[in-house]
Amino acid sequence: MTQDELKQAVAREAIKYVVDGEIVGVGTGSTANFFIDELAKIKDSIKGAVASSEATAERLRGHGIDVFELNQVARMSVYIDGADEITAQGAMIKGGGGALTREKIVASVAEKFICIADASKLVKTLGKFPLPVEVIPMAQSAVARQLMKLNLGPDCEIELRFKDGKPFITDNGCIILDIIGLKIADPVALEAQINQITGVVSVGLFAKQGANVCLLGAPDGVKTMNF
Ligand SMILES: O=C[C@H](O)[C@H](O)[C@H](O)COP(=O)(O)O
Repeated sequence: MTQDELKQAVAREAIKYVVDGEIVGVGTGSTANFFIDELAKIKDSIKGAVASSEATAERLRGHGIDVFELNQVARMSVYIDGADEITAQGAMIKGGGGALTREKIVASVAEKFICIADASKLVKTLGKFPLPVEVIPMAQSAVARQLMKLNLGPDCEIELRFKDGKPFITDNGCIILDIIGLKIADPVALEAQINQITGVVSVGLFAKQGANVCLLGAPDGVKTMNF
């Protein structure tokens, strides 16, 4: 099976976690897009969705699914989203598409985070994928200096994320510093350390609040991991 077929399989499986008549929290990225396309098939059975990015909101609306602002919603049963990396404990690196902050916010309101991923995302230790840190633009240099002081390891480098030759700007008007070369032994501790740096909006470590379930797409079928 191709990686897209694996993503499609987990997206279909995730539909089982959608609660009739409710508002669904929806993630961002290619796997989440497959989920949105599956959600569209049952759109008459849900009230609508809360999107974790402008791109996701646009795709939802394109399918005729009502999109609610998070401020209009007091609770959600599930938030369904992909990951760049996930461990056997449910800790994740997210933000490869730049949506980490709104993803973390929407996920924090949901009762369950259902991660949908192809098997290539399952790792023993987080860090092979660059760790995104969303930063207020005027704090870029100050935050980079503070990150270097964390002694993140000999192979670590910090890169400003670019897109189409210009600094990537998030939906929140911020920049992203990617930390490459990490081996994250304690994701919860590192998430807390980076969150405390003045100028940091959020970090793409979902460890203190990781996934509750991971639907992992593999050639021999979808595996369900409960955390
Ligand atoms: O910012 C993007 C999100 O964190 C995505 O969930 C993550 O990057 C995984 O994306 P994909 O499903 O395209 O691999």
